[in-house]
Amino acid sequence: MAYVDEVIKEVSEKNSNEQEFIQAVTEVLESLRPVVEADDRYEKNAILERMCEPERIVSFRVPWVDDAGKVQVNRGFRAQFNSAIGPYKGGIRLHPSVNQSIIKFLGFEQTFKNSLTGLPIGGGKGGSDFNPKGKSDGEIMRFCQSFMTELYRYIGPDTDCPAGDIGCGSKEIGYMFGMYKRIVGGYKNGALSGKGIPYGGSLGRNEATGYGAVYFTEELFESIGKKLAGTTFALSGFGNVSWGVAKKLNELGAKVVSISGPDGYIYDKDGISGEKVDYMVEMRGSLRDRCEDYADRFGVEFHAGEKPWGRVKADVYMPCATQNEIGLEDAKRMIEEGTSKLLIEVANMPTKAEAVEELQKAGFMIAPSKAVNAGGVAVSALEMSQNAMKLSWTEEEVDEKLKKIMKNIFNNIDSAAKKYGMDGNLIAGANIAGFLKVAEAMLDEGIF
Ligand SMILES: NC(=O)C1=CN([C@@H]2O[C@H](COP(=O)(O)OP(=O)(O)OC[C@H]3O[C@@H](n4cnc5c(N)ncnc54)[C@H](O)[C@@H]3O)[C@@H](O)[C@H]2O)C=CC1
Ligand SMILES: O=C(O)CCC(=O)C(=O)O
Repeated sequence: MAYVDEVIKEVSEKNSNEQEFIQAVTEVLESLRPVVEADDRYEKNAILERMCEPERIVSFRVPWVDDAGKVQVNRGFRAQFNSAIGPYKGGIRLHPSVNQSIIKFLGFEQTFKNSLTGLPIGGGKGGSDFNPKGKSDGEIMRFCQSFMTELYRYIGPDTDCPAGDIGCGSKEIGYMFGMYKRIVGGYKNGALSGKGIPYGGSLGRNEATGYGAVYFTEELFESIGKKLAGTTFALSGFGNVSWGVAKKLNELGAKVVSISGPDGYIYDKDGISGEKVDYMVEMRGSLRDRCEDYADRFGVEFHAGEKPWGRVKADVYMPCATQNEIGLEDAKRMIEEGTSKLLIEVANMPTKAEAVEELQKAGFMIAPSKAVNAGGVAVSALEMSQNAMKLSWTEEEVDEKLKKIMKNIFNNIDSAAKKYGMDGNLIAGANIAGFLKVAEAMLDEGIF
C-alpha cells in the first residue's frame, strides 16, 4: 500500500469517531502524494504519522456560575499540534459544536496555514462547547476567567499563544488576558493575541482575516485577468471575518449581496455597504446570532433555514461562517446557477470533500481557506513581535506587511501547484507549500 494510503487508513482507524479531523487529514495527505513519493525521507522518518498526531491535547473542566446562581460546567480543549517551526499559535473557539474532532481538525489545518505565512509560528487550536448566545457580560467574564484558570499552565509568549475564533473576540480575549496576568504575574502580553489596543493589541488585527482574504483575492484576480471593482460576492456569516471581507470589498468597488447566520440568509440586491456593514458589528455584538435582524432593519429578503449557495446570483462565493457549510447539494446548485466559477474559502474547511470534487469537475477554481484566511494569524504573529519589542506599529505599517504576506502566500501556493504538475490547483499548492517547511524543520530536529 502507498505510504499516503497507509497513513490515511491508520488515522481513520485510530480516530474513527473524529469525522472532521479525518476529513482534514485526508484532504491534505491526498495532495501530498507527489511530494512524499519523490522523497523517501518522509516515510523513513514517519513525518506524516507525526504530523497527524498532536504533540499534546489537554481537555479540562470549566465550571462557572450563571446569573441565576446555578453552577454550569463546560469542557475546554487546547490541541498543541506542531511546534516544529515556532510556538503553537491558533484561536479559541467558543461554540456548542466544539468537540475534540473539531479542535483537532482546526489545529492540524493551522499547522500548514501558519507555515504559509512565512512567520515562525507552530500550529495549535483550542476552545470550549460554551455557547455565548444569549449570555450576559458577567456570565461571559466568569466563563473566560474559569477557562483561563486552567489554560494558563500551558500557554506563554514562547510556548503557545492563543487568539480568538468563532464566539471569541477581543472582549473574551480581554477577560482571559486579565485572568492570565493575575495568575502568572508580570506583564506577558505576548501570551495572547487579538487583545484590545490599550494593552498590547495590534492595530489592524480585527480586520486582518477579512482584509487578508480580499488581498489574496486581488492577487488571484490579477493572475486570471479579472478586476475586483464591479464584481458581485455572496458571503455567509455576519461575524468578524465576514465583516472584514465586506468592508474591504466595498472599499475596492466590489458588491456584497448576501450574509447569513444559523437562522438563514439575507439577499440585499443593492449591496451591503456603509451603515449596513457597520450594522454587522452590532448584530454580532448582540449575541442573538440572528441574521433576520438585518432584514428587519433594512427591509430586504430573508430566507429562513437556507444558505446562499446557488440561490444568490454572484460572481464569487465566499463562505465566512463555519466548517462544512457547503455540501454536495449546495455545490450542485452553484453549478446549475451558472454565474460563478470561483469559490474563495474564508471560514476554516467550509466545503465538504464531495462538494469540492463536484465543483472541481465543473471547472470551479477553489482557493483554500488555509491560504485565504492566513492574514488573521499572520497579524497575530505581528502582534507577538510588537509585544516582544515593546512597541506598536501604525495601522498603515501593519496593513502593508499584511498585503506583502498575502501576496507571498498566493505566489508560493501557485508556484507549488505548478512545480508538481497541478497548475491552478490552489488546494494542492497550499498543502504542499505549507507541508514542505514544517517537514524540513521536523527532519532537522530529529525524532520526537
Ligand atoms: N477570527 C479570525 O481571525 C479567524 C477566523 N477564521 C475562521 O473564520 C470563520 C468565522 O470566524 P469569525 O468571523 O471570527 O467568528 P464570529 O463568531 O465572529 O462569526 C461567526 C459567524 O458564523 C456564523 N456561524 C457560526 N456557526 C454557524 C453554524 N453552525 N451555522 C451557521 N452559521 C454559523 C455565526 O452566526 C456568525 O455570523 C470560522 O471558520 C473561523 O474559524 C479563520 C481565520 C482567522
Ligand atoms: O490569530 C490567531 O492566532 C489564530 C487565528 C485562527 O484561529 C485561525 O487562523 O483559524
